[in-house]
Amino acid sequence: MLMQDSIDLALKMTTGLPTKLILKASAAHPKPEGVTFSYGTAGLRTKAAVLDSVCFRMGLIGALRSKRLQGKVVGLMVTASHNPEEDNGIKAVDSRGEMLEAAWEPFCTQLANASTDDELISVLESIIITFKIDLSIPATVVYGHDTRPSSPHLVKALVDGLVAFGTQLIDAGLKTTPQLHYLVKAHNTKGTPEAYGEPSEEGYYKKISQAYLKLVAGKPSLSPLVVDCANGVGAPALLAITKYIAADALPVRILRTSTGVQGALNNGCGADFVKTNQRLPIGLEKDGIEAGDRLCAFDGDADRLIYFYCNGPPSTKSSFRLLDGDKIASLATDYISELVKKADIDIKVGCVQTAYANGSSTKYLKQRVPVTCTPTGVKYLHHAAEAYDIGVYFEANGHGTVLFSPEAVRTIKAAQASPSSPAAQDALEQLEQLTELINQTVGDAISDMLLVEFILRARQWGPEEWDGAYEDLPNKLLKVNVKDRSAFKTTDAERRLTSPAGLQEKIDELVGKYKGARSFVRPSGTEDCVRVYAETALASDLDSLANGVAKLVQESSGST
Ligand SMILES: CC(=O)N[C@H]1[C@@H](OP(=O)(O)O)O[C@H](CO)[C@@H](O)[C@@H]1O
Ligand SMILES: [Mg+2]
Repeated sequence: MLMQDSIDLALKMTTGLPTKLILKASAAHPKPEGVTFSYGTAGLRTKAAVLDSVCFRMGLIGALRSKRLQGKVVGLMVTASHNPEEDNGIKAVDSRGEMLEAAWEPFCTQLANASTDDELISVLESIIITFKIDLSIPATVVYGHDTRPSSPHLVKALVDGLVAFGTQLIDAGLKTTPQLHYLVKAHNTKGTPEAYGEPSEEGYYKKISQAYLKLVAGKPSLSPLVVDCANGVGAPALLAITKYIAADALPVRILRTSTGVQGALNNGCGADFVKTNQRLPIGLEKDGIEAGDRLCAFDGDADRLIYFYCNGPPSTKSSFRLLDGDKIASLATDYISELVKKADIDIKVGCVQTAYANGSSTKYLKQRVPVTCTPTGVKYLHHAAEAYDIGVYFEANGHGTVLFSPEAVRTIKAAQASPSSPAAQDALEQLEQLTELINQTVGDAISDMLLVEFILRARQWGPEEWDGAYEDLPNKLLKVNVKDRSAFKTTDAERRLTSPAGLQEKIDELVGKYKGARSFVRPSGTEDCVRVYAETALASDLDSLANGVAKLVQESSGST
């Protein structure tokens, strides 16, 4: 295109930009000085006190993204998940209910950091031109928030951003992150053959509870499950779904439900606390927990799930046993791949993990299905899982789901017309219900919990039998504070460093000294640190390897 032509086109595209309205609204949401924001693995996340301008600007992004997608509904969720209560954050949900397209992330970062009116407008213009956005298309955005005290204020800021573009608003109110993803997909598929469910919170409960009830029908009940809701939004959501599922179908004791209590959120409880500290939530042993009880925990926005139990007195630290995302992936993959065999259909099941997956889980899974390793961050796992007919993906921290390709769904439905045997018919019915039970937009603590409960019930397994699938290798995750984490660059799904020069060779040399060991280093996408992961065959080697690698990182970078 000639230079003049492209200038003319750019002018034409941006003439509809409501500059005055945007700047007037923006004046009420000034960017704090001296803060740099970054749209990372989980959107923009930091101290709530500095997020007002970010939320306003993400409102502008939401409107533009909806216009770019021909007016389809997109989502904005205000949450900081498992972070401390004083933090908050915002993430965007694309029209199929998945994470925001990665190409938009750098623009979110630029817009959040624009420090003058001119810069703000110029970033908006570059978004409009880059993505060829027709501003005359009306936008619709659905937005929700978690239980943080700062959330309602931040929602007001994002609404101001949406209104500046004349966006049609759908206020979803208090929601779990996966409920918001569900709503986006349900709105966009309403009235189509792919209708995902009614676009309402009730629609969400109905869809998954009906599938669960069909799946567990006729299968003997298990002992009650104890759920730690992290004092977050998972508590009201779980309470709500128990109204749709009778107690004999889901015997459950719901704990850590103090959503309104200041300082309670994620404090000494929740999935992240349990996974990182490899221990019971604080004080849980006083809640009448007994050895062998089946326990699980959600994170603050209920998109992660971790199971655990004690194989001895709960007061003894050594009795704690973790059933993390890897164990959930293994349970689900094993069960689903067996179902596919019984159903006698040509469907390829695969599993996706990250480098943080315990080596024993990868070995267990590889004996059953193909396994892919991706970089950290759900968006990578999600996309890789789409390559399989049925793709199970979980991060070790408990974030994950199962994806059924449209082709797999068609094959399952078609085979139901003429199943090869009664056993095949039963397996096909189960597979069909699983496509309804599982929230395929994103990891969902409630839906994943019902999946686990169903499989355990079908197998009549307690936590010990599930845990018996394989023994985790001893492992450790350390944080190292460095001057500049961007100096750490990785390759091979983050399993090897390419920079700082020479560091990987030193790590290799050290790892080689320990039996059956593995270690890798990568910069965090959500915190200002470098993470060191170490795994060894012998528990006695673990600290020495993890600390040794951390020391190498410090020496190579000049720690803070
Ligand atoms: C080791 C680890 O647990 N990393 C987490 C963490 O990412 P980092 O990039 O490691 O900070 O937060 C992400 C978002 O919640 C989550 O997807 C990921 O698994
Ligand atoms: Mg979360």
